[in-house]
Amino acid sequence: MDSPSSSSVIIVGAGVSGLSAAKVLIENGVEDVVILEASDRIGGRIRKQDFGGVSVELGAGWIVGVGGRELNPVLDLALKSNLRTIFSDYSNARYNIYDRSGKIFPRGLVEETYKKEVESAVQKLKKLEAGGGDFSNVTEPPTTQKTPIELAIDFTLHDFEMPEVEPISTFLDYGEREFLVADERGYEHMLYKMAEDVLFTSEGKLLDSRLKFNKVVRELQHSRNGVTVMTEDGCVFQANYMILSVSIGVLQSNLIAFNPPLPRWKTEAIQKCDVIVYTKIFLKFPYKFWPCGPGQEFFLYAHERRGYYTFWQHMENAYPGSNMLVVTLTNGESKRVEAQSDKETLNEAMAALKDMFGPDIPEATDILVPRWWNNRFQRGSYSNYPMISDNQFVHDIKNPVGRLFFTGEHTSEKFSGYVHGGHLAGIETGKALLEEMEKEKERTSESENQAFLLEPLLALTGSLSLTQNDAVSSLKCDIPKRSYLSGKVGIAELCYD
Ligand SMILES: Cc1cc2nc3c(=O)[nH]c(=O)nc-3n(C[C@H](O)[C@H](O)[C@H](O)COP(=O)(O)OP(=O)(O)OC[C@H]3O[C@@H](n4cnc5c(N)ncnc54)[C@H](O)[C@@H]3O)c2cc1C
Repeated sequence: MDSPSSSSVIIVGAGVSGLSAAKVLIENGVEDVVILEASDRIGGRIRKQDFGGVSVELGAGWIVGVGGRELNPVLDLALKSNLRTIFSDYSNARYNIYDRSGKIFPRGLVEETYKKEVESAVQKLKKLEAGGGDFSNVTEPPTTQKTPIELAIDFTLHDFEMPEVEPISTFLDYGEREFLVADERGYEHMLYKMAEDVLFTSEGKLLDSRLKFNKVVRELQHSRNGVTVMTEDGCVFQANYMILSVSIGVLQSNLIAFNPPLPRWKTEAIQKCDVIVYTKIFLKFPYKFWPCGPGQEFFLYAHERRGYYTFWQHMENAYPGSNMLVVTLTNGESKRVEAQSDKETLNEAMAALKDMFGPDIPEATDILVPRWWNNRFQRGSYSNYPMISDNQFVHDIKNPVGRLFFTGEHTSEKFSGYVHGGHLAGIETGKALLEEMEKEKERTSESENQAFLLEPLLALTGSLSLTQNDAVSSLKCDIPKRSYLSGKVGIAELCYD
């Protein structure tokens, strides 16, 4: 059995939002924080893996929103941690659309189709707004009636680009450019550097005992007095407050049982939020056979099935000589390839490449297929707010339930879906909790003062064999039975092996 630790706040999840919340708390004097992370690493959906001789980003790859009127806080962190990034421009992708016989579509046709698709998206949004978000009045040609080039552009506009709902707050606030992270230490290096400010590190490793890995939270009891958490390995943690930073996909799954169950307003908001699955498949080749000139980093494959190996990127700009391609799949296609063997996926991807570049291209020597949907600690890649989200939905998704505070990219009103959304949400939640703790402190000291004033009365009632609580409740004063804040009663941790 571990010795009990004394803490005020449990943070579930050590992704960007959980770590950002921890930083705010610790920097403001709440040092007795415990971070429970289900996996054996920090970063969550910011995750690198060594593959084909370089470091590839399975999750977030871009710093989105650069060059605008405000500095993107994630770019700020990246600069401070010396992260290597390169400017990446996928707006050219539409001029490199291949048909199934390897021909590139002419510019004129591309421009015309692009304009049509953008107009149709705008019309759809307007109709939705007019109908209060009701999809039933919005008629659109089914994707089966679209041509392969229309499908490729439609995919790029809707699936590849934006998790945010219009208007794109990221672009308005931080700018329209995007930087690709191309650093052997991974995007996650930025998080290590950020965590280092408040957590103990040694030789580049986070060794702080407040950060606990392989702690899968399975049950969560909460009341007006505090929270108790049970983890899969039989540990029990208690605290005054909790910040839950798990993804929207995890909240929609049954990984964590809430006792008592979450109120209806909260569960309805959670279920209303869409989860996007976004998969980057990496392919390693013995040599490159694709064009690598200016404006050719991205190319599209126009197939009659929407989203079928549509969006491709070569890695020569990020890692020259890596001989690597990345193809992005989403939603239904992502789930489909997650369910099949990597060999089958490799065959499909090779067939698409042979359509574009001919039968003589070399076979890929390796493939990497991340499985975000089947990862029970993620259940998807990022949130996608309903097309028309009212203020109520936005508040419900992030508002606390008693002592349970919610954070994560999905709680960011303006930047949901992004790393900067997660980072800013963590900061906001940390600050909201600090405020609540301050209020509770005031309430507690007021109650203590009242109790002090009542002492002479208690002495009297003592002779009548009444308890303090009886005496107080008979006077209709609300004195908490147990104060978690005063005297750092905090977390107790018990593990049963
Ligand atoms: C493939 C992909 C591509 C992306 N591309 C970009 C991009 O280019 N640019 C961009 O800005 N954003 C991108 N994103 C989104 C970005 O990665 C996320 O918005 C952000 O990292 C989310 O951070 P978070 O802290 O909210 O959640 P997470 O990173 O998911 O952190 C939550 C943590 O909770 C842990 N956890 C889950 N369940 C439990 C449990 N029961 N007990 C204990 N711990 C638990 C998880 O292991 C995880 O570490 C991408 C995401 C994916 C998956």
